Amino acid sequence: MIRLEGVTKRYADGTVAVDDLTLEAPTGKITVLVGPSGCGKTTSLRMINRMIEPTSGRILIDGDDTADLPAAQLRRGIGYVIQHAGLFPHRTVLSNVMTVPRLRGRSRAAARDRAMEVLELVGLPGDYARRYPSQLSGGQQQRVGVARALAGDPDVMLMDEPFSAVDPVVRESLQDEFARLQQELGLTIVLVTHDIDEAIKLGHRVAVLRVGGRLAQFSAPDELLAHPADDFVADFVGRDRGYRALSFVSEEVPLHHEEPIRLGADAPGPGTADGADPWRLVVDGEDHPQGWVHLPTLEGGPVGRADLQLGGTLADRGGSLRTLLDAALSSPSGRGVVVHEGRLAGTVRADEVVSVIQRTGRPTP
Ligand SMILES: Nc1ncnc2c1ncn2[C@@H]1O[C@H](COP(=O)(O)OP(=O)(O)OP(=O)(O)O)[C@@H](O)[C@H]1O
Repeated sequence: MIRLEGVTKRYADGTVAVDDLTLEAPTGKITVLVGPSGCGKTTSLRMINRMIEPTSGRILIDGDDTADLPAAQLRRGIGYVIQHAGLFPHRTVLSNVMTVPRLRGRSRAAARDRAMEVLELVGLPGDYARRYPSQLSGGQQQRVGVARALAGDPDVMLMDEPFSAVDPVVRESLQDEFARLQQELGLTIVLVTHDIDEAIKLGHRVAVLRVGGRLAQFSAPDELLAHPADDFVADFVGRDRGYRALSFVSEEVPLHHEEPIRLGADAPGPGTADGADPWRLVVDGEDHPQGWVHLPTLEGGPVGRADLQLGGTLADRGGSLRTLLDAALSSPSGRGVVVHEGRLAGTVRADEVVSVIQRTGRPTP
């Protein structure tokens, strides 16, 4: 656990960047520092590995005061990942990643093995190792940055805006992979971002800072959405927080059994639609949903991909109410498709999800 106790940083020109900050970042979890530009996020992060020395207060890692350790020794146990990855441009990916285990005293061979292992772990196997950073996409460079930090087997990782330099689609998938990796490896992470959605998605605990480096709220993300401490936090968290809070609520919602049509099977005529409902779900040979067909507009013959209407998101059985509601709202038929291990489990309607929300009375924005 990392504990900041009444930590203040006053720069030489008198700027108070962080003001009496107290918080605990639990072991094996992601703690996010979030807030507007200039609120002291980076300063707080860098005080943990003593790239910046606090003016007053203490920082403890697993009970040990970091001020009592030589800074170089402290940093060897702490991985550090920054925006744009901060790779050495004239060294290959492999050489970049090997620097950290080499600094920790591993032999060349052991450092190389470890580097290859972590590159694999972040999804950059084999050939990437020989490339130079300029031969990689922004997202791949960020992965190398994460691999380099992991290669030192750190107890703690500090990450400063690690995903903000990549485009939104790549960012989403990097975040997902990173969340999985963190859980798998049980890493203790402090992550800085100005993006509240990223904070809510990745953080087990989220510290919202206000300009002047004061802590506005320190909570689990669902609590932050449901009970913002004041107007500043409510504003910062955003207007659709009630809807976003549904991400944290999983409730049993009864599923309807759908009789799907198999891709390639003959389309039933319009008259055979169930009641007045013109929509039928199409699955492949293994029950993976493929899309919807609108019976009245089918021309007969086998149902092909060209007949499909896509556009609905899939929800996992047992997933959050937000994913179920989104599946229902985004489906052309009004029925959200629910899957279990990728196979059709049933469908759900938006009004049914909403009644569950009303019945359970959660969340309370
Ligand atoms: N070396 C320095 N000397 C004086 N003031 C500084 C110094 N470094 C940072 N500051 C000031 O301290 C405050 C906090 O800066 P910091 O970089 O920690 O904020 P931040 O929340 O990370 O900002 P951003 O999101 O814009 O990166 C700012 O007002 C900044 O101008």
